[in-house]
Amino acid sequence: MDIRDVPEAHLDRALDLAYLVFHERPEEEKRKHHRELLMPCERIGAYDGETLVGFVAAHRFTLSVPGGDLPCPGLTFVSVAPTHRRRGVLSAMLAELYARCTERAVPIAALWASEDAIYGRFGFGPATQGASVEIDSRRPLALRIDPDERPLRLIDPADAPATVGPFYESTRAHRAGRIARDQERWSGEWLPDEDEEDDALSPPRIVALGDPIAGYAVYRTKGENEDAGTPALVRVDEVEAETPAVAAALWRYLASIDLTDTVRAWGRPLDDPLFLFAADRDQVKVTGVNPALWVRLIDVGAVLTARSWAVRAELVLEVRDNRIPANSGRFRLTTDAAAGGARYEPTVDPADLALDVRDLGACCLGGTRVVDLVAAGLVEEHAPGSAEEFDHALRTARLPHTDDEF
Ligand SMILES: CC(=O)SCCNC(=O)CCNC(=O)[C@H](O)C(C)(C)COP(=O)(O)OP(=O)(O)OC[C@H]1O[C@@H](n2cnc3c(N)ncnc32)[C@H](O)[C@@H]1OP(=O)(O)O
Repeated sequence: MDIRDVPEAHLDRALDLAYLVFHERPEEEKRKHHRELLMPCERIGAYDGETLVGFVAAHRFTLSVPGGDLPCPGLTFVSVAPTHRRRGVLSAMLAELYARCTERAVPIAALWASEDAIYGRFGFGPATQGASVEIDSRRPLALRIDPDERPLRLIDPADAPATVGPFYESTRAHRAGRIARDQERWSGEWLPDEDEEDDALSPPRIVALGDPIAGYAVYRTKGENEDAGTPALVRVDEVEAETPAVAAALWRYLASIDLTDTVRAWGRPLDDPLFLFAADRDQVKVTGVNPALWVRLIDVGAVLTARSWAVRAELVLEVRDNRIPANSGRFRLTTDAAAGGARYEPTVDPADLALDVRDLGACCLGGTRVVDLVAAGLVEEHAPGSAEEFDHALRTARLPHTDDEF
């Protein structure tokens, strides 16, 4: 098997392979869109002779981490031909990707997993989570706080990058796990006219409050389908607000759209203020919690020294990484909340905590508690209290969160 770049001339082969493994038969328009999407991506292929049998694409993203941003390949279109599965093709392509990242000092990678079982073994851990929410909107949304009463206005999706774009970017400073969106990402991926999964949904709508913008929501609607037994729906893709009152005004609006009776949001942060200011939790229900962004620390030290920390801590971590040996070993992590950085140096001192790199990936943005991993038997705590000490340092005011599925 030859692992090498997939040139532009082979893009159609890569798409054919992806459609084969994802059981899709897209129309020409969608294929054209996918081709354009893959063009600027890094593309790694596995060739058996001249036949493309494996493919991985990586967006060139910028990911928010506590206190800053990191360059981050966003893996997508991961495909191995059914004739070549379970022979190490994906393993070889990811090894190539890790080697390239190491060479370019890119310390972190991320993806959304099609199946939970695939990526842990490659060192990925779920670093952000999303809650699915359903609101019964046949009656007014019951709230414990007063909504902001300033007028709401609809925004043309074509204007979103210029209008709500800067507001979204500002949220990345207090929500780790968010991807910077350029014009192309807004229009091509976040607000396409037709929804990728449900063509019965309306085009995207954007409602905003305040000038300058103090919050906005992105949603789509669809009428009741009596045959299928599906309700008249408002499907919410994003709600961002600078105050609880603005958030309350946006949710009240979403739950009051005529000719709809259910609001569904699919990837809300687990600390969404809605869950607390909703007065009736029989009306606002969390229907599921799922892993969202999976993170892979390619250079553990580079990520831990790049992020900011809540408090000072000093811990010896024993890290296991069977794919990237440079990450393995015992390291002293000294975080410095005041100066905003950390030191991460090899040591021979005994470990306070021993953990797999996948679990460090799950914790690194502050979205998974180390004490919970200890309680689950996944992290060994050799020095009592060290998991709690690590959690205090990792903590962020708001939980990490990712809306952008890719
Ligand atoms: C970010 C995204 O794009 S997510 C989309 C992922 N792609 C898909 O789901 C499409 C359909 N599936 C496929 O194309 C392939 O089966 C892939 C890409 C998931 C796996 O590719 P393969 O080349 O078979 O993986 P590879 O042989 O390197 O497997 C390495 C290990 O992972 C395990 N593994 C691979 N896929 C799975 C899976 N779906 N479930 C559980 N274990 C898996 C293998 O058993 C193997 O285990 P081992 O190391 O203990 O022997």
